[in-house]
Amino acid sequence: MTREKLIQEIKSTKSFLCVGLDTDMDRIPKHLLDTEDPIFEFNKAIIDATKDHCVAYKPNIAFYECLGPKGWESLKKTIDYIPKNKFTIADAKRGDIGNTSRYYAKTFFEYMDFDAVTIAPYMGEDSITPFLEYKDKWVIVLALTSNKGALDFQFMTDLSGEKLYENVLKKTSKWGSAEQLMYVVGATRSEGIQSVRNIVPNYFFLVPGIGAQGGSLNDTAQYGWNDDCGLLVNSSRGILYASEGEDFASKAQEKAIEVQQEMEVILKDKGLI
Ligand SMILES: O=C(O)c1cc(=O)[nH]c(=O)n1[C@@H]1O[C@H](COP(=O)(O)O)[C@@H](O)[C@H]1O
Repeated sequence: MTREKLIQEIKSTKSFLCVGLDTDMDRIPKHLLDTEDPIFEFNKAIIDATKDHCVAYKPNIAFYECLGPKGWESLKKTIDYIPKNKFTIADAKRGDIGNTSRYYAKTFFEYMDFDAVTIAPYMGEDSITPFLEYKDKWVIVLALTSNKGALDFQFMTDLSGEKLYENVLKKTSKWGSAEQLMYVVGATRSEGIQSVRNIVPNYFFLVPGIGAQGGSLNDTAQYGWNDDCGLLVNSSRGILYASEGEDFASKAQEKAIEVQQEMEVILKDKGLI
């Protein structure tokens, strides 16, 4: 999907919500466990319930890989089921020597046909460029993450006082344009979102951390906004497990609508719609 189409979709859905499909066998409702493919049945119901209120879906690959071949099958069925006007992100956090990255790219962009894949930048340029060779696809680089461990490396400073995540932003933005590259910035780091926005004004951010991790949507919008919205805000557990009973899909829908309505207010305030 092009950047232009993504922005159009944000305007028409009045939402910049990404629903995270972190589909956990231990948390999906019991009545689905007797079906042929419980993970897919769950995802299908969630997608049907949320598709009018979000612009993107982000399956986290860990929840599928751990189930072996059956998990991959559920993932493939899920990606094929998501409507084509939705932006799809394989949250795989890959990145390896160039020769290997080529095959990661092939997996997520050819076999699975995702629009984007999340990448850990630690191994440098050749770990990212094989993904960028797919001109209609996106790379989402981890910049400033939402977790506690973000403090271990990302804030380290070099001799000039520059933080590691700032360095990552400056370097990687030379490798890919804002038409093909985005950054992960955690909603739990509102003070950092502004500094990321200052370094890469035009790029989209994938912002996880609202809902279960306690990040603020309003702070995210305040610090991360750009002229095109520039934000995809993810919520996984906060939507998926709003109820663990038979009403899980309608409760997930209520949660998605709640977030979408807050986003609509922001989009109107900022004058995008
Ligand atoms: O790359 C990510 O999506 C990601 C980066 C980050 O900094 N923090 C983070 O939580 N995530 C992912 O975003 C999702 C957050 O899920 P919830 O906390 O349940 O909304 C999970 O799939 C995480 O792996």
